[in-house]
Formats: sequence, structure tokens, C-alpha cells
Amino acid sequence: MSRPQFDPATYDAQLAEKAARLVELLAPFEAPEPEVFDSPREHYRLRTEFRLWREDGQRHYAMFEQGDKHTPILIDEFPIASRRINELMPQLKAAWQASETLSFKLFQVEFLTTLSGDALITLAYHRPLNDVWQVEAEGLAAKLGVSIVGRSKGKRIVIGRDYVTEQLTVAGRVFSYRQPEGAFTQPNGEVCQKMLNWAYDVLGERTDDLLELYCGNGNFTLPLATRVPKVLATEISKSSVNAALANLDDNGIDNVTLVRLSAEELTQALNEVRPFRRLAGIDLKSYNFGNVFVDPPRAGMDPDTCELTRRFERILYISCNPETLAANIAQLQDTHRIERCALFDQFPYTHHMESGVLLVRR
Ligand SMILES: C[S@@+](CC[C@H](N)C(=O)[O-])C[C@H]1O[C@@H](n2cnc3c(N)ncnc32)[C@H](O)[C@@H]1O
Repeated sequence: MSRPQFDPATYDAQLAEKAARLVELLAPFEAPEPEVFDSPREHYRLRTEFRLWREDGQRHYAMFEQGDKHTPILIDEFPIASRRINELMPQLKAAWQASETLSFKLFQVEFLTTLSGDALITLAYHRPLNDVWQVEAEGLAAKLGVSIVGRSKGKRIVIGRDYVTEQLTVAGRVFSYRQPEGAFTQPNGEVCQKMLNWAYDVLGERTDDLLELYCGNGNFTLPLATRVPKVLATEISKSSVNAALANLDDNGIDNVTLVRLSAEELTQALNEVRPFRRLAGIDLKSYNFGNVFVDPPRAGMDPDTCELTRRFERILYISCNPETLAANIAQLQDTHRIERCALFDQFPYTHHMESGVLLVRR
């Protein structure tokens, strides 16, 4: 992540500019005015990573501007990051300054925190980790009240848990989420909660089933599953799928079938291009799909997956890249129109934009 230009005085103008950009991008599709969901002005980012930079014989937290890997910006406090991260930063720095075992060849630090107050720190090293390191890291984890994951050359030592637990409220119900270290999680918890409530509202109470692609740790799956008879959810990342399975269980949600498949593979399966062992025992024809929910990575949906979504009455699409969102809508616009759209300010003080649309069959 490059460093956002934090300046709360510019927040409202920046958000208005993003809304105008979204209106312009969606104008060819006759979209309604976007609903705009703002972010807290500071302490909104629940995860962040820093490189460590040596200067004056000390290691410092550092970030870089986009495209410049040689000029570090040394950082002592980071007002966009959660209060918990800002509390932990000096405590961790003091610990590595006091211990050669903790600091030797430490090159990167990642913080993962939650609105509910949980925290995990990942320490990445250019050297193997040994028992001496583990004993010190255990002492540090206990002192800071966090889990610690030590990473070195593909190996991982976990002290405590390798996930944090978040709690998010959707339509008055509290959902509990395990968020694994190293896997995707929405960075802005307050805005994530707004997205979940929007998606819940927009989907509405349905009598037909839901297909979900790119489901991650089940972030949207849990609340959306309460709106439909059955869900088939898919995701490519093994750690996210495992977290999603645990999250379904922890929240007592039993109408979701989860399969580790890429969107491209699921498209092939539904198009009967080829069978998949991971779908053995799942009768795809038993679903009465009327709704599809997608939240793809920045590249958007590939053309075949996008074509697949055309079969559905309702396509609910959350996007972190308005350009690929617009390209996907352009492919679908002859059969679907935009009924609702929204801007979620996940990434204040950057040009990045998270948006959502509901497409319904014409
Ligand atoms: C933007 S994240 C959204 C995850 C989830 N909906 C959430 O809110 O946390 C995109 C997800 O797509 C997954 N992914 C990336 N490429 C994929 C593909 N080709 N097929 C299926 N999932 C993919 C990633 O692992 C990630 O979990």
C-alpha cells in the first residue's frame, strides 16, 4: 500500500469528486443517483503493512509513494490506521529496539485489527526463526495482548491464533467473523458494515436461491444467506474457504454450500464444459437460482463469468474498481439495467473507489 495523503479538511471535497466520477462512469447505463456512504475521517483502516527501514543505526516503520521504492517515508504514527494499530506501533518498536532476537533481519510488519478490539501482528524475516525467537515472541504477544505470526522463507510460526475475530452488525443481528492472517479482509470495518447492510437491503427477502462468487471469508455470505432459501458460494483461496466454513458454523448458518472453485471453474461447471471432483455430491440442478452476488478482485469478472451472470434475474455486484465494473456492465446492459447503485468510501484520501450496483433483468 502506498501512503494516502491524509488531510481531513479535504475529505468532503474528495468524496464529492469520487461520487461525480462514479456518476460519469455509469452515465452510459442510465444509472440512478448513487447512494453515498462515507468513512470515518481517521482511524478507519483495520489492517496495514510497513516495511522496516534502517537509518541512524535504528529500524523505523516506513512506507513508499506509488512507484518509488527508494525514498522511504518514515512513520511514527499513522492516523488513518485504527487506534489499536496506533497503540501497538510504538510498543512493538520499543520491543524490537530492545531485542536483537526480535529485530535481526526483520524486514516487514503487518497489523491486523478489528472493530471488536482483536489484534494480530505478522513479523516477516529474512532468516530462519528458532526456539529463542519463539520464546521472546511469546513474551511479547502476552505483553501486548495480541497474536503473533512469524514468517520466514515460506515457514510460519503462530503464537496464539492465526486469525482475528470481528463482529459486524447487519439489520440488528451481530455476525461473528474469523479473519485469517494473510487472506483478504475488507480494510475499512465501518464502511464494510455499511456495505453489508446495503447489500442485505438491496437483495431483499427472496424465494429463489443465491449464487455467490468470490465469497472470501463469508463476509457477505452470512447476512445474505438469511434472505434466501439456499446459497451456493465459491472462492479460490483455501484459507478464506476454511475461514468461511468456520464462520458459517460459528453463526449457525446451515443453508450455504461452500466450494473451493475459481469463478472460471464454476462457470465451466454450470455450463457443463467439464465436471469437477470438488462438486461431487452437489446437485447444481437442485438450485432455483434467481440471484447472483459477486465481489471480484480489481480485474473484475472475466468475460465468461460475466456472461454466466446474465442468466440471473438479479445481479448484485460489489466492486473495488469502477473501470472493470463499467466494462462488465457494458457487457450486460442489453439484458440488464441498473436499479440501485452506491459508493462506499473504503479508501479515503486515495483515488480508489468501492461501489455497488444492483442489475435487474429488463
Ligand atoms: C474483493 S475480495 C472479496 C471477498 C469477500 N466478498 C469479502 O467481502 O471479504 C475478492 C475475493 O476473490 C477471490 N478471488 C480472486 N480471484 C478469484 C477467482 N478467479 N475465482 C474466485 N475467487 C477469486 C480472492 O481470494 C478474494 O477472496
